[in-house]
Amino acid sequence: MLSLIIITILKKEKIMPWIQLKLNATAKNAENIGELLMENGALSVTFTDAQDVPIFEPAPGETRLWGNTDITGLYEAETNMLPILEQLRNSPLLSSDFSHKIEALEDKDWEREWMDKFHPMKFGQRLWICPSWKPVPDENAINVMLDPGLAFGTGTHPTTALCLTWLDSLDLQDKVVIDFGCGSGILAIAALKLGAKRVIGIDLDPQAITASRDNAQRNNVSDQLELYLPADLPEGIFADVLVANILAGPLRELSTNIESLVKSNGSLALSGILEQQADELIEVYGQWFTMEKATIKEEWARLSGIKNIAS
Ligand SMILES: C[S@@+](CC[C@H](N)C(=O)[O-])C[C@H]1O[C@@H](n2cnc3c(N)ncnc32)[C@H](O)[C@@H]1O
Repeated sequence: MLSLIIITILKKEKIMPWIQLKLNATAKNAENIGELLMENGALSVTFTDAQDVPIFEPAPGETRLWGNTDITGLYEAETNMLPILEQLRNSPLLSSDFSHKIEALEDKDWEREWMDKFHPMKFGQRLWICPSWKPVPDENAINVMLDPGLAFGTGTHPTTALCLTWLDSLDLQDKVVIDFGCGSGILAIAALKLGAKRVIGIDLDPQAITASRDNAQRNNVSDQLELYLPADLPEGIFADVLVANILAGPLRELSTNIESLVKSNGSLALSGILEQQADELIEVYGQWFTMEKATIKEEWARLSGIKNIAS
């Protein structure tokens, strides 16, 4: 009898346990709005390409972060959404009549929902990215076992895929590699598994540092992976290979910093760049690197180049 009562209570509590708040964003404000949602109690925030279901159109000349971006904050059903909407309305990040949708979701473990959709994927000739909770398709391949946790980087985004394919195409044996904006650590760990002797992962998000550390352990490469917040990066680190999958804006701002971390004749790959932003970044990095033509996947570009030998 008692257990029946408990079951009833549990069932009652389980009705509509999640609320989803969905907004549209621009390249300028997306990350800051995501942070605002987290500060206001969101259990998770995801950015998705919303090309098929735009909530509002970009202003002329405005770029979207991931094409046309939806930002989705996930809340427990008991959360009072009114103060959160009020906060957003008062925020300079959004106009006061911003578009949004609030939906009640069915009862599922939404935070881990993507896990079912994440399958082993092959990049280039040798490299597989495998969810750490699923069996590997080929024991003899180079397998990176990954759980991205709350950080970006599963290999499903075209920019990550472009960087993984580039890393697979290089001879990384005994090389020093920097992964600028390491997220889940996917590129850093792939570089180690492809033969690099030392990799330095840098990210301004502490959750990315945690996810990268956990994934390095999963892959038995913790000893070779050093992880730093940008402010803590020691001086005197120079890379044979640097990969940075951030966004065009930070890549432009960080260009002198990134350039100074690459050895003469070292290799560079940049992604997180929309196709139409590629020429501008080729010009910026062309000051120090011999840049190749952009490689495009969907609407995203990867740029690569070799650092000129200082005269
Ligand atoms: C698009 S994700 C890439 C993650 C992973 N490297 C991949 O390729 O999938 C970009 C990462 O760069 C980090 N990031 C953005 N701006 C940064 C900056 N100025 N310095 C360091 N990390 C930055 C973000 O926190 C995020 O983890």
